[in-house]
Amino acid sequence: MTQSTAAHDEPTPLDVSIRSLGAQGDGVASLPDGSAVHVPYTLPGELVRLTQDKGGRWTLKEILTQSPDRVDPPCSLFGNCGGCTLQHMALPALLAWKSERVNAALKKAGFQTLPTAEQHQVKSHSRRRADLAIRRNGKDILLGLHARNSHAVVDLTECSVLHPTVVSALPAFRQVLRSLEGLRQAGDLHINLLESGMDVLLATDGPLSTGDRTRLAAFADSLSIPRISWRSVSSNAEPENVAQRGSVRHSFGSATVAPPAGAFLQATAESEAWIQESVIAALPKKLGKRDTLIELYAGCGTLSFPLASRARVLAYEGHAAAASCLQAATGGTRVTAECRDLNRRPIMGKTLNTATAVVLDPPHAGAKLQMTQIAAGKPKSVVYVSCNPAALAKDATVLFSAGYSLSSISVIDQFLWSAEVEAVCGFTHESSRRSRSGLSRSG
Ligand SMILES: C[S@@+](CC[C@H](N)C(=O)[O-])C[C@H]1O[C@@H](n2cnc3c(N)ncnc32)[C@H](O)[C@@H]1O
Repeated sequence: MTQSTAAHDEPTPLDVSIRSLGAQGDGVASLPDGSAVHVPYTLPGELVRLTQDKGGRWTLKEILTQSPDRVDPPCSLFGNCGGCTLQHMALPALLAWKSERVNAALKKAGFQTLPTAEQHQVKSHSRRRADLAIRRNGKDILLGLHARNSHAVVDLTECSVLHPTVVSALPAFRQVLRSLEGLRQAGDLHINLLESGMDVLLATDGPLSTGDRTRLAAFADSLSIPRISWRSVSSNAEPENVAQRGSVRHSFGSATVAPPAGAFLQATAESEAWIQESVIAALPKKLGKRDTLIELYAGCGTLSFPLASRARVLAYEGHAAAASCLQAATGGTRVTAECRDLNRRPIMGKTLNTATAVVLDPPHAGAKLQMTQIAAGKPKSVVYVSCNPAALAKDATVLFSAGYSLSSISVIDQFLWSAEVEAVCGFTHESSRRSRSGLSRSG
């Protein structure tokens, strides 16, 4: 680290080496006083020059020595749009960094010897789920993602992440949104690209007029959109259908489900398949008719129906509409589904103990209450699907303390060029396996 000289009235720049990437993907360096500084858009190993603004904040002025992992960002909106923070990093290096984050979380939990992780990375232009912000801007509509650390909306005139079907529809969306009386200043647009086509959930800051509903129905016809649903931005009520021109469907394993508006969907078709395969690969190899799998946080059945190819599945989901969707598709399958808020009423240890494996795919915050019950019940096998290394570290700590060993790791980079990472981790409890086989021998 060197302090360089500067012109007379310019702030004195500071040259620092980037030592790592932080959890948000920003470069991290040490300041002379030992404190850490986060420098967006830099990479480990780079020597960078910082200047201090009037508020005393260090910002990047110049990259003096570039990392060999630095590449030209593919999107012209990079740096403005808050969606991608790591387009300046080569994809193999990005995947290696994400794998290292998962490994670090598991080590923090106590597991020191880690199995080699399987690694997967989605392709660009493959994301089938979009959460976009809408703003009126004079006569124009801005439709896109928020700028970094800002409420300003960056108009998504191109995107290297989203599926082309979604990107190519955005100009038409802007046009219809411009015409809506119910859109005063701001709203949100959620698009799930399902097998039946784009499933659209619109939220606006005003009520839709009769004319709005007619315009949205005509828009759905013109783009062959099976369903457009609507809700107010300020309400938690279930969305209402404003245009339905066909059935909404999507298949998971051998089942076809009708997802509710705004349903959770894994980010890409490819990553969904890798998650399903990794979960199934992490199950005990031999499963028979008597084996039961308990699945927690099941959503609309992304994992439930593929899991049913191996054993009977008891699936629990807290969102009423998702649970109904799952229940409606269970006929003729080995899945039984129940709507249950697992934060208020976790599945208890003695029930979990009856399962050969517990599969859980909790939301971003993790599964604190459920983990306590898993540790109490000690099912032989636990398969944990994580979208947040910090929550994984906390939840896996409970498994480590309960005597589980770590048998498999799959890292899935399904949110390309962001700091997000998905992982499937298999855990096994040897002593519960021994006690069960002892029981069956004596019985
Ligand atoms: C990461 S998603 C996984 C869904 C599903 N496994 C999939 O792959 O599509 C997490 C799921 O947990 C559900 N969930 C969130 N909080 C919950 C709670 N307190 N009780 C039960 N389910 C909850 C959400 O509705 C969502 O379906």
